[in-house]
Amino acid sequence: MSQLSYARYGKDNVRLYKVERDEKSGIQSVVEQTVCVLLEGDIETSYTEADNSVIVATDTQKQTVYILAKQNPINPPEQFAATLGTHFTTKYPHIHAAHVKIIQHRWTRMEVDGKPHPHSFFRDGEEIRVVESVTREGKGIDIKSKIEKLLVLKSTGSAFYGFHRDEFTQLPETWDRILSTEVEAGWKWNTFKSLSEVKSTDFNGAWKAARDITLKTFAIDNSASVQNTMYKMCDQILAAVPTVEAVDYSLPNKHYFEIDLSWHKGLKNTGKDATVYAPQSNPNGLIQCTVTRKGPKAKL
Ligand SMILES: O=c1[nH]c(=O)c2[nH]c(=O)[nH]c2[nH]1
Repeated sequence: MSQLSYARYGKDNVRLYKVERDEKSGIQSVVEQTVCVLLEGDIETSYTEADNSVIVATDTQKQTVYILAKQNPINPPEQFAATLGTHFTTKYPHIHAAHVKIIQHRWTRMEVDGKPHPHSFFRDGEEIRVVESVTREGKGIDIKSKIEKLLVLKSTGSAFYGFHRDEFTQLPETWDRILSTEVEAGWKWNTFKSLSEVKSTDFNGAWKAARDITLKTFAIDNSASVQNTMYKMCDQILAAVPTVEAVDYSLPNKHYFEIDLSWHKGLKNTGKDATVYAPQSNPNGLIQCTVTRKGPKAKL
């Protein structure tokens, strides 16, 4: 009558904190993550026949996250995700794939009297670093690294004109507008054959390069559109990190509307005179793209 078509299960929202103490210098470093593990394999009978013998309990999965965090580096998060995925797919013969997602939260070292403080940190914004990995038995490790929730704004240096016009079009062209977005950027790595290949990859360097490219391009590009600016970001990340096969961005266009105040004593607040704007919560534009290396033409 019915059949199980797909199943995976695991523990989500495993919160993790690890400190490294350098006894000599007294400098401590901290990492905080939220981990999700989901396992796939020969687990069908647990759903269809109440056979719990095939279930590696989600509590066991959580304990494993803590134990492997104690025994291995958790930074870079890509490496820890692959360490976890490799563990689950090798330890349990009936588990054939492990999906591990890690959100790394920001703890930025404080500066006190102009000097980096040895053990105090602050949350400098809601930006997060995200890793989505799938380890498949005998098939290697797929990893996507991401920047999310990075809020940026430029008060000039952005235009939008020359777009298609018809009887549905009301938007005026503009040669100078505010541009603001919350960056979601991802870069998908070539499939890794093994954990040791993962361990020899500079994920932190790639993350820094992608973040620097995103911020610098946003700032200095004389933007013709969100579409064009984000393509320039993708192109540079592909050039900077040779073992990345695809880069994608998802950028909301967070609109700031001019307010006509001429009704009040002829106040000038439009065009070149605009200084007070109304930030909009919704609706917002949403512009997305994926860019890969040149090859057979991608289907759009
Ligand atoms: O950069 C932009 N891209 C669009 O597709 C678009 N559409 C719109 O109304 N404003 C903008 N801005």
